[in-house]
Amino acid sequence: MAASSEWHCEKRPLSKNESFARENEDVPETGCLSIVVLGASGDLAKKKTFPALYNLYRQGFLRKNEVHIFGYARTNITDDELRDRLRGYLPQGTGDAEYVSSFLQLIKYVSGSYDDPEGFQALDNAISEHEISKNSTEGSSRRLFYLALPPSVYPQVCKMIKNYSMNRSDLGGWTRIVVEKPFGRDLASAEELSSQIGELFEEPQIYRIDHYLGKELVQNLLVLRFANRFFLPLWNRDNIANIQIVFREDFGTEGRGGYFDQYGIIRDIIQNHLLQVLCLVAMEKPVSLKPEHIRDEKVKVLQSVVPIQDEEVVLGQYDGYKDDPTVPDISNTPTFATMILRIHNERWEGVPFILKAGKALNSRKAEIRVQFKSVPGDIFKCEKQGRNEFVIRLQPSEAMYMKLTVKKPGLEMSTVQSELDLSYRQRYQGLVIPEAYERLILDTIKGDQQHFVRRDELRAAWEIFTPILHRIDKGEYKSLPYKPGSRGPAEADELLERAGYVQTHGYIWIPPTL
Ligand SMILES: NC(=O)C1=CN([C@@H]2O[C@H](COP(=O)(O)OP(=O)(O)OC[C@H]3O[C@@H](n4cnc5c(N)ncnc54)[C@H](OP(=O)(O)O)[C@@H]3O)[C@@H](O)[C@H]2O)C=CC1
Ligand SMILES: O=C1O[C@H](COP(=O)(O)O)[C@@H](O)[C@H](O)[C@H]1O
Repeated sequence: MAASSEWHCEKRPLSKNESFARENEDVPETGCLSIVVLGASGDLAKKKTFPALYNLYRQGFLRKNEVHIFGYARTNITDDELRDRLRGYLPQGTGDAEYVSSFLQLIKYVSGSYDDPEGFQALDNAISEHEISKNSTEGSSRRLFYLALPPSVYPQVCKMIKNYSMNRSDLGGWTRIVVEKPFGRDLASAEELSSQIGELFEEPQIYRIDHYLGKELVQNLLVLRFANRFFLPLWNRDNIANIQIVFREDFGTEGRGGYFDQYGIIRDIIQNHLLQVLCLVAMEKPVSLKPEHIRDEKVKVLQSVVPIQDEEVVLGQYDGYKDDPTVPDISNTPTFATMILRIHNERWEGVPFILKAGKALNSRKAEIRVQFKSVPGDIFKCEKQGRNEFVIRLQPSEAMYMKLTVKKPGLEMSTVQSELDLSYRQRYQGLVIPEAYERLILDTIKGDQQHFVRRDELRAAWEIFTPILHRIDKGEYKSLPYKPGSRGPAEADELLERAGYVQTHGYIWIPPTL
């Protein structure tokens, strides 16, 4: 084979024909763009929102002559103090310094409370000033409000935006709001929140963000499934034995114990991130790539999930979780859960979808593991070696690999487990994979809701988990203790086995190094 550079991804912009973007994406909007980060003093804002905005700026998606960024929060700080706080979270690489400085100059800070008209009027004045300074005509002003805030203040903030800070143009500009998870604690609270916000904004203005939908390999799922003939005939109950969707973190709640204890791992990870991934793995082919067609199919999958069975749930809490002073001593909040979802439809009847999420485990990893059924008529007597698996590694080190049985190289006729491996870092050398938030914020600017959660989707998601969450809240389920740095409670592995997962012994996929 020729030099490995032949395999490198050629870096060049996509032409219009190569991009399968939807029709309206071809006409980029222009005009004044004001991005307002509410809760600008907070954790998410500094770690994710502003760095994502910086990356978009650095790549030319936010243009200096059009965009202005506003931070809003109660904390009394100046523009420069906010800029100084953010600087440390922005890239420090070669060539970044100049961009970082000019990016920070685009940021203005407005201080005010979340229920006070005065603050939002001041914000409106600041935005209008910017719009005038950019000579924006009335019809070309775009206002994006990113709520990096606790959900408890969403209704009042939305009311303030609606009353005092909206784009007042009826000639074409827009106002959009981005809301973070957790969107509610259960079905009733989520519905109430949806109604409150729904009275103020139309659904096309509301972007319920789930950052897992912005991850590269999550975005690849529909392409993989529906653009490859390989998978079409195999992706069903006839061939697939079980599917795992796994999230592991090798650290605990780390200073977020107060927040986490009110929610727990099911509300924090499973009800949103893992369930969104499940939708993309299990849904039928949409009529087209239009956001509503895709979201229609996701809703159908969610509505086909049957009630979760008691014996198909294992909860855990890591030892030491309650040492956090913000966590009550009697907390039973799960920091780990394995639960099986079953989809009652023609494609998936009988196939367990095993959702597993845990904090303070032995590794940091998120993956989808599709295990195929054993081959009937095992003439090679290789069944015990393991089953075919197709694994999609979402993070770290994005990859997908197909675990398969091959002849062991050599004179002997025996079999061995191996893999077909597409490791992104190796295959697409030098290509920087965008951060999930970067991609999703860009979508909000373009007005593309494909990767955002629609109201009926959210309702269907809460319908699945609310009964069990209420029972956990009442203490009817016990969280089993597990050691930090372990695989979680042993009972979770037993459940996996009962669900029909066959572990391959003696085989470990090792990500290739360059
Ligand atoms: N942090 C993360 O990694 C992630 C966070 N999220 C979600 O993003 C949102 C923001 O998260 P995060 O930044 O961590 O939250 P923070 O606790 O850091 O809160 C953000 C800001 O909101 C204000 N605030 C905090 N508590 C209250 C309150 N009770 N009433 C009014 N204002 C308050 C504070 O600003 P000030 O006092 O200056 O007004 C604070 O700086 C949440 O919905 C969270 O669930 C989602 C995914 C990951
Ligand atoms: O939403 C959340 O996600 C993070 C994990 O995000 P990742 O992109 O690093 O996988 C998690 O730590 C946090 O508890 C949760 O609120």
